[in-house]
Parts: sequence; C-alpha cells; structure tokens
Amino acid sequence: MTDPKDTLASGATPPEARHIDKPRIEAAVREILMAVGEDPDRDGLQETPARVARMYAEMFGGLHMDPGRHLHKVFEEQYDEMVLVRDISFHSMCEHHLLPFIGTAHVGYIPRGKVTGLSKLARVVDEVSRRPQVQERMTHMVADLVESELDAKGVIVVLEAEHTCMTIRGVKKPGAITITSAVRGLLKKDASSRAEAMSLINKHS
Ligand SMILES: Nc1nc2c(ncn2[C@@H]2O[C@H](COP(=O)(O)OP(=O)(O)OP(=O)(O)O)[C@@H](O)[C@H]2O)c(=O)[nH]1
Ligand SMILES: [Zn+2]
Repeated sequence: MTDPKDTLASGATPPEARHIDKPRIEAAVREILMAVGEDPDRDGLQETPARVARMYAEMFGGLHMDPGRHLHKVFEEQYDEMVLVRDISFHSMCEHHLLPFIGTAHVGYIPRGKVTGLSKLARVVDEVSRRPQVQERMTHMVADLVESELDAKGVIVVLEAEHTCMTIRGVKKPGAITITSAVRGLLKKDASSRAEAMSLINKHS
C-alpha cells in the first residue's frame, strides 16, 4: 500500500518514491537497530525504519533523475559576459560514511547565444547533490552539465562544504572547509577571465 506521506498534494507519487526500494531500506534499518543493541519494537523506534526509508528516498532521489533537464529551457540572449550565481546552499551525503556534507556552491558560465533561468543552476546543484556523493565528483558533474547542456563558452563551479564525517566523528575537526573547483572552456584557458570569476566568487559584501 502507498504510504500517504509519499503522495504529492496533486495525488501523484513523487518520482523518487517509484524507484527507491523503501521496504528494503526499512528492513535494513531494523537490522542496524538490532545490531547496535536496540529494540526496534520499542515505542520510540517503531516508526523509525519507515521514516529513514522516506528520508533516503528524499536524499537519494536524484539518482533517478536527469539533472540536465533543468537546462533544456533556454532564452536566446546576446550576452557573452559571465553569469554567476553565488552562494547556492546545498547539502549532500558523503558516499564513504553516508553522513551529510553541507555548504555553498557558486556556478558561473559564459553563454554562447543562450542563457538559462538563474534558478535552474540551483536546481542542477540540488539534484546532483541528492545521491551518495564525493565533493569532487559533484563539482565536475555540475560543470559538465552546464557546459554540455548550454554549450557554454566557459564554466566555473566552486563548492565549499563542511563534511560532518570530519566534524562529528573520526578526525573531529569542526570548521574545516573543503573547497573544490572545476573550470571548463574559456575559463580554463584564460587566466584573467578565471581570476575575474574567482574575485566575484570571493567578493563578500
Ligand atoms: N576526497 C574526498 N574524501 C571524502 C569526501 N567525503 C569524505 N571523504 C573522506 O573519505 C575518507 C574515507 O577514508 P577511510 O580511511 O576509508 O575511512 P575512515 O577510516 O572512516 O577514515 P577517517 O574519516 O579518517 O576516520 C576520509 O578521509 C573522509 O574524510 C569527499 O567528498 N571527497
Ligand atoms: Zn564521509
């Protein structure tokens, strides 16, 4: 039976819920609870496996989506300077520990006769983040999508994030920030354009 919480206001099932095997996640979470010495049938934990399954469907749902589709709608525009959306907040899950890494993305590109809606760059970041990830791959994926879907002359993507697997466990270094970048096309070839992009990214008002 479909869980009512998996149904959109429109009555439709969200796309990720169709692809993610939630009963299997529930069984696995129950196993984990027993493995750590908990009683999965005690009051507070009874609904936990189903909750965690819904959470993973939300956080990993991007695996079953094509983030490039957000860039299919474009506007013809003779603007050939850089367009940069800075400080796009994101959160993803590190694939090594399945713990969140949380930060901001900066996405810039130099158009070639067509531009995309600004929100679409943030939608791409969101969807690419909704899967088990490493920050480097996420950075490359966003850059590759913007370059190929928009046929952009140049692309720059910078991600800054705090990895909770480094802050709440293991080496325990709260405040350590990982910065990754990917540059494509003109921004890779031309140091002065790249420097301009970096100065815009680093400009804090
Ligand atoms: N390159 C990269 N490493 C990551 C990312 N997220 C987490 N990691 C690292 O993945 C590594 C996994 O290392 P392992 O030695 O296999 O695992 P571990 O014993 O849990 O390592 P510690 O975190 O050092 O305790 C750790 O160094 C993490 O900091 C990421 O996005 N990119
Ligand atoms: Zn990790």
